Amino acid sequence: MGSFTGASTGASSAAPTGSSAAGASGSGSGSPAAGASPSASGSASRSASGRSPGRSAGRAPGAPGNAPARAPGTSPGTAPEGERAVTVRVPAKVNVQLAVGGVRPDGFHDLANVFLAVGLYDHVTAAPAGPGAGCAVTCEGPGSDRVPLDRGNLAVRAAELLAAHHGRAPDVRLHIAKDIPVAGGMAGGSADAAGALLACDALWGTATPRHVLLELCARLGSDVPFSLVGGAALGRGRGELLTEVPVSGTFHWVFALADGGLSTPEVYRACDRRRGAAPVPEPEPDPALLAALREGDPRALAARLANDLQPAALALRPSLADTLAAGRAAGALAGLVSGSGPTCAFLAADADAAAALAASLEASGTCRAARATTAPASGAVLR
Ligand SMILES: C[C@](O)(CO)[C@H](O)COP(=O)(O)OP(=O)(O)OC[C@H]1O[C@@H](n2ccc(N)nc2=O)[C@H](O)[C@@H]1O
Ligand SMILES: Nc1ncnc2c1ncn2[C@@H]1O[C@H](COP(=O)(O)OP(=O)(O)OP(=O)(O)O)[C@@H](O)[C@H]1O
Repeated sequence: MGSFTGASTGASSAAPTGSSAAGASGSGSGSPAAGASPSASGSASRSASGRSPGRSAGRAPGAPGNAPARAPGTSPGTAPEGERAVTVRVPAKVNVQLAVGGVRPDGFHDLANVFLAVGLYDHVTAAPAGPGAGCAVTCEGPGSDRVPLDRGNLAVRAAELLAAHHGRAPDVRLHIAKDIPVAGGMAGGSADAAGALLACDALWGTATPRHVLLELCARLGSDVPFSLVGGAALGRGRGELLTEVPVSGTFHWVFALADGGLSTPEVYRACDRRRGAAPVPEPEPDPALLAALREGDPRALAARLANDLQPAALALRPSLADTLAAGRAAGALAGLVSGSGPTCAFLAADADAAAALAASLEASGTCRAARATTAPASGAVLR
């Protein structure tokens, strides 16, 4: 297993329980510029003309900052000559093993978190904005009405954090084309944060070294480093300390998308409540699961899929039991709740089996939609 550098626990400023996880403090650009709209935004997109509630309970929006100072003689939103918009594609994830330890003093949980990037993608575009414009964001796609358009948006925090790191203004118009389900347990917000970091770094020409990008990712959230690197990786610590995991071949997955989302901190809290005072073993990666990935064996992987958050997610959303039962009845090798849910993930033997399984799940009425795709997928890439 190769190591990724940079993402260290010590670098973290993410907040465990309700306080701001923003690592962007000091950039002084809390107010998105009203009306800015990147060329990539479609007619259905929302723009940052108003404030909306921030990320779920565990990630309250950062305190609104002052509007950035405007250079004399410039108006916000006027793009400098010569800069071109940059688009980054970034994948969703499924946790094939999510072993959750006890609560740490900082409120997070130590994990043995085996991530697999899957072929559902968001696209994050960073377009130039004039001096003093600050960071504005627009969003289109399924569930985009539930995506905050202020500093509660992880992509905005990422742009501000990168700008602060380089001592420059965070002038940029971000646009998010969402396909990753919102609050679905597939790291959609984390993907957008990683995508925004990479896109702004290219737009601004800041040439940030990879290990520094990974440190910034870890400050934004536990899943964000993995969204940058993609592929397959073991996450230790709170999930941000990554080691590459070798994978052979292609795994075929079907994702059953649910109506609405589940709050990640609520699911962790429900997990703790269910455990009560019982001792919690140290989370350890499962050697048989790692071998199944290495050997590209879907049946062996199916036998080892495990998610310690699943009982809590099922308790919070009992209807997911019907979704899991429908997938298994329709021939899935195995199914589990993806991360904190409510998306359910099913492993299929091959592409044909995945297509048939997706059709059966849609017909079952136990999910909003079903999507067949493959893994591992690449991490964040410039388009
Ligand atoms: C469930 C997973 O998606 C599995 O990959 C992750 O563990 C969650 O990662 P994430 O959404 O990036 O989480 P963060 O933004 O870092 O934290 C959100 C909240 O989730 C809880 N949290 C998260 C990660 C972790 N190891 N322990 C936790 O208890 C905390 O309540 C925290 O306040
Ligand atoms: N760019 C973003 N896209 C989606 N949600 C965002 C974004 N930025 C902030 N949020 C907020 O974060 C909450 C969680 O959304 P997200 O899609 O990241 O959940 P998730 O996939 O379950 O996260 P994870 O799997 O990493 O725990 C949303 O309800 C929303 O309020």
